[in-house]
Amino acid sequence: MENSVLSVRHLTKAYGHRQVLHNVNFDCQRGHVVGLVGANGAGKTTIMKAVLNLVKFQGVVTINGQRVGFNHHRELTHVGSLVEAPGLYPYLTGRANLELFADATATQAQRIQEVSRALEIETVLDCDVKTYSVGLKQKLGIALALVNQPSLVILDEPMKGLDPQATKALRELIVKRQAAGTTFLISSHILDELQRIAEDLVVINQGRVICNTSMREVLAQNQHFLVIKTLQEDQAVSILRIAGYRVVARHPLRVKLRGKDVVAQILRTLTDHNIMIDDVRHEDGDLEQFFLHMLDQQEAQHA
Ligand SMILES: Nc1ncnc2c1ncn2[C@@H]1O[C@H](COP(=O)(O)OP(=O)(O)OP(=O)(O)O)[C@@H](O)[C@H]1O
Repeated sequence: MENSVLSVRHLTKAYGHRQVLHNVNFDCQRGHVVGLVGANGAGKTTIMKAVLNLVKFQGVVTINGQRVGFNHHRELTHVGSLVEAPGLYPYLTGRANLELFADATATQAQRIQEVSRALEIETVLDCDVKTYSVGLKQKLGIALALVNQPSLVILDEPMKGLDPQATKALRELIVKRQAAGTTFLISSHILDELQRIAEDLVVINQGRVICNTSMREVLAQNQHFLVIKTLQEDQAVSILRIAGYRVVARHPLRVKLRGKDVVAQILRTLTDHNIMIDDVRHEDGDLEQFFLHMLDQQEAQHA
């Protein structure tokens, strides 16, 4: 694709005799945040490692139109990444780790200050990394990925180990960099967080891309539910089912709202049968629901 910063074509990878990636194809458009989601062991980290040339693979990976491979890594100098545990020097300070990694240009000190301020690690920057907590090491790892202001950033589970304040700080930094044109490929199991920042979505299942879409599309497709709280759940379920409504769960009672369903009529159906309603709320589908639905569909197809 024309505006593609990262393009992955026919990516295949085997560990020994076990094939873990099967013909993976996707693109990351310039200035987009792309979410890579999949169950444990689906192949997300392996995809990232292949893009970064940390493992051998078959297929074609191009960054900014240039092929990346065993003998072609020039384009990787424009990529920042944090995949698995950050590689840090424990007996050096956070600042020294950043200085080792940051390009030695006139803006080095300014870039270090900007990224450490944004990730709120300024106050510990002159302490040895061996004294850092897990979350602090993670923040420093993210700072290393961002300090050279690369055009493509690859982050594997960046929110892992971060507290809510740090998660918010990271979100704000990603959004700011993205607005300035940086492209991100981010894997995460924290789907509500990914939903907030990602524009595009690649869903991986057992080493295959099962869905490549936009977040807008995901949320538009999502379903709407009415959640009803009552002490007479069993009775209410029967009444609603007899009346033709789609009850999808019992505890709490959830009714799927189809286009023709009117909330007032659902409630009247229950009150007409002397069901006491304690509470009612709307629930919209989200990325998590979409993801679980995709996996269910896959299981059903292979059953
Ligand atoms: N070095 C390795 N040797 C053998 N098998 C491996 C190796 N690394 C990963 N695998 C296998 O490859 C498959 C994909 O693993 P990968 O780490 O890419 O998944 P993931 O989607 O990142 O999972 P998670 O969400 O748990 O991090 C898994 O079945 C895993 O066991």
